[in-house]
Amino acid sequence: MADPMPRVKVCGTTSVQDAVHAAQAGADALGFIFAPISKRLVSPQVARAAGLSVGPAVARVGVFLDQGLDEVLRTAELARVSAVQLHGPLSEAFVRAVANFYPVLRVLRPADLAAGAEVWAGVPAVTPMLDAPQPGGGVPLDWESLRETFPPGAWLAGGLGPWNVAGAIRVLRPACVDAVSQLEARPGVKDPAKVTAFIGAVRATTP
Ligand SMILES: O=C(O)c1ccccc1N[C@@H]1O[C@H](COP(=O)(O)O)[C@@H](O)[C@H]1O
Repeated sequence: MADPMPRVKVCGTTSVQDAVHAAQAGADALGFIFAPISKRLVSPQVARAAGLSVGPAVARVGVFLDQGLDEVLRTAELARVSAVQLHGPLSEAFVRAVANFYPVLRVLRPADLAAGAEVWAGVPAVTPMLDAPQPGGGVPLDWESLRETFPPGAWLAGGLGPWNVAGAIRVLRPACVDAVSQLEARPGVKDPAKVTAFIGAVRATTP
């Protein structure tokens, strides 16, 4: 059977306006970054307003980097996200604790796969996502080198944009593609034409 079309996550959303445009362009998920170091940091209140403005068909993902359990759960609740994305060197116990409350995207790097990290096969509440070593850095991965180790059903991020996403889909067949840097006019502000082009490029690609 043919692979289904990958879904699309537009990450780093910081306003109602950008959320509404991404949803109208066909995004399946929006990402809201709550890591204090991020240039796309958004408050839970703005994330909640943006997420509620797009209706129930669009997933709302809260993104965290090496933050404590209380902070993750409290922020996720305030922002009314529907899933949580976890970056950083976290224990399996921590990931499972968050997964008791929200579907989790557990971010792995190529080095984690090479080292035999847990890829959460058979754990429905946790989906692996592959990203570059520097999250939000806009640097693409070497997809060819990951053909053998990319987990089935995983999501893919790392330097994706309208110009290269078709290649990534054809090589790795991810369940969802996710982008930030290549879709911005400046950090934290989307370029609507790039968002539209990104989603269009995904829809035009046969896996
Ligand atoms: O973008 C950020 O600033 C960020 C900060 C902390 C954790 C994650 C962050 N972004 C994530 O990076 C990937 C893809 O980024 P890019 O397309 O390579 O720029 C995506 O999963 C974001 O959620």
